[in-house]
Amino acid sequence: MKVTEVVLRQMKMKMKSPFTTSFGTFQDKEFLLLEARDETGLSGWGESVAFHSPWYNEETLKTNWHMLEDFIIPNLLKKEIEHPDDVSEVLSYIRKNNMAKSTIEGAIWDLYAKQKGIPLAKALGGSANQIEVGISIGIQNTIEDLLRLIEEYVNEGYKRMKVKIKPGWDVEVMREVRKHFPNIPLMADANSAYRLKDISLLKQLDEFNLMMIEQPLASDDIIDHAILQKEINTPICLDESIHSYEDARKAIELGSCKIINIKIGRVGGLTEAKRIHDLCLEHHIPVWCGGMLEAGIGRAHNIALTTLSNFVMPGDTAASSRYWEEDLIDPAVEVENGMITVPEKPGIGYAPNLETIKKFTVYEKTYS
Ligand SMILES: O=C(O)CCC(=O)c1ccccc1C(=O)O
Ligand SMILES: [Mg+2]
Repeated sequence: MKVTEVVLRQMKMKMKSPFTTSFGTFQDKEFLLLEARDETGLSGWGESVAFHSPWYNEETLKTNWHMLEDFIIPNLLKKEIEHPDDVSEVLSYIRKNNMAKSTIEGAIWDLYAKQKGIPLAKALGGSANQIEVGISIGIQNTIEDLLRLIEEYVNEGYKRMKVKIKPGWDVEVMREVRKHFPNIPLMADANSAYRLKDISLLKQLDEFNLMMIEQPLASDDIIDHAILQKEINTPICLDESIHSYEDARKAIELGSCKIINIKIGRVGGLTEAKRIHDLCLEHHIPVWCGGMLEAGIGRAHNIALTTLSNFVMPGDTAASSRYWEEDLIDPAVEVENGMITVPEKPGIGYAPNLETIKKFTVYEKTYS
């Protein structure tokens, strides 16, 4: 296969409500979309999950644009590619910049599946027809606000509640949540807000029977997490620390975590995500698919990945309507009783809505 033309679009979409983590608040979502066209007129689509600011990792939508325009697109344009698995090999001389690489890799996977006439999920080797999803709830102004939201999402059927925590919004908050919802599948995500010196505070979370605590310590750490895991009963799930198969292998070997959150962009694409999935399966480490407040294209990729067999815990891929008044795909991603039905159409299985995409495009450029 060959990509003959690429369109890069810078998007800006207003979120229905702000989303706050330990590192900052999202009001608008600014991100890149990449459309990879072949000579027959088919298009594959990818979404960059890099944010406007480098607060989750070091990438931003502008570093992604730079890497794509100056290195990645020139490397892949008009190049004969046997299989999407080869894309990461072609790009392997570029260090890091995983989200930039993943943007085009995802588009090429979608294009490949469309050329074959099969769903992306099938192309990846997935078999689930439906996937279970949970929801991630940002830091709120008051505990009452949080309890109200949880109630709402429990009633909507989401299979797992993830509560963002940070110093000053942690043990008391989780205690109240547990008190009001004694039986819900519940977890906390710290986005690297703590250090080993906070071990006694983190131990207190053991009381609340959490499914896991996500990324409590530094975003580049697997050593201190291994120390912490020996001291607490709550399973640690790594997010920010895992950028590759090698990172996952080392974290598993060290005992830094018992669960891994796989985000396609963070690990450089679907091929690497699949490799990490397979490694975790071998080592009896359950995985789930993380979210980056994606619009429809990114959400569709997450759904396809989640059909692989070791995605045994509900992920963060909530309904489009939880984030957007209007999403970029037809139909929008819908969740019923905490389940998403995996589309059966070729590729990502949701049609990019070119009119809506145009409406939210700030700037675009074509490479051919
Ligand atoms: O709803 C989603 O897409 C997941 C939200 C979420 O938890 C998150 C949002 C932005 C940055 C990092 C994270 C995270 O998983 O750590
Ligand atoms: Mg996280």
